Amino acid sequence: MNTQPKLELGINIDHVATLRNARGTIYPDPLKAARLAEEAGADLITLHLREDRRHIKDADLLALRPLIQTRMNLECAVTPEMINIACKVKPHDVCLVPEKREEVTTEGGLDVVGHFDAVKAATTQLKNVGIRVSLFIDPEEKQIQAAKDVGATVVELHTGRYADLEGDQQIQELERIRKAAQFGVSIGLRVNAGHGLHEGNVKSVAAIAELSELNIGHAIVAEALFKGWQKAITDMKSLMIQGRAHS
Ligand SMILES: CC(=O)[C@@H](O)[C@H](O)COP(=O)(O)O
Ligand SMILES: NCC(=O)COP(=O)(O)O
Repeated sequence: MNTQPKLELGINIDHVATLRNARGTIYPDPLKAARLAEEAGADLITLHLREDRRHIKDADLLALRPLIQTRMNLECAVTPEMINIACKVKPHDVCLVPEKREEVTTEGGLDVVGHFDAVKAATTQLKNVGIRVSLFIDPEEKQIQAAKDVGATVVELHTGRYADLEGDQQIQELERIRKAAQFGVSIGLRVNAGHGLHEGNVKSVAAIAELSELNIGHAIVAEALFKGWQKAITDMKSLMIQGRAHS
């Protein structure tokens, strides 16, 4: 029997909103992006409501919630404001992420070990209203164990470091992600991954048999400029299938 999880593709629509916000226009519309992504085969839609609202806005989140036909994965910081919004909107999944105002993008994983009580309280609050909780963490055993201990059932391994490295160092980081995924699954967690993935680096990550979902945004928005939104999504899915076939 094949016990390998199916590999799902979460389309992150944040940077559709970034482009819209650059001019304060109503286009490109993140709602249209989500609808077309689902038509093209996205398994879920991911969006990050940042505290500074630099891309997705509260109104986007509210309008998207009833429109999404697959699953909504809301990324947000561990703050009372964000947890209260999440509990009101009730997405299928909430992925708790670290956030720094001045960062260009999410720089590292959530330090669950260092903020154990706060992450546990947020996880419990979200679970109490029926939301599945994921924690966006670095591929480290102690963080994965802490994720399990706070009651999360999902982790998303931060692949940003893998994406930034080259050569042997990238291979080593890939091995770190593989070992982390194996450990996560061995203690009963669903293990996802994402950040910085693109057409050139996705296949090796997709080949990690323990992964259930990859969340990809920025590179798909970039590819869409040249070949169209839906083609960028179907091409990414094909590469993931090719990568998984080599696991
Ligand atoms: C947590 C994460 O990885 C995503 O939120 C994604 O990177 C898009 O958001 P930013 O570009 O704002 O980091
Ligand atoms: N959690 C990672 C994500 O949603 C997408 O990250 P990126 O592809 O925009 O870097």
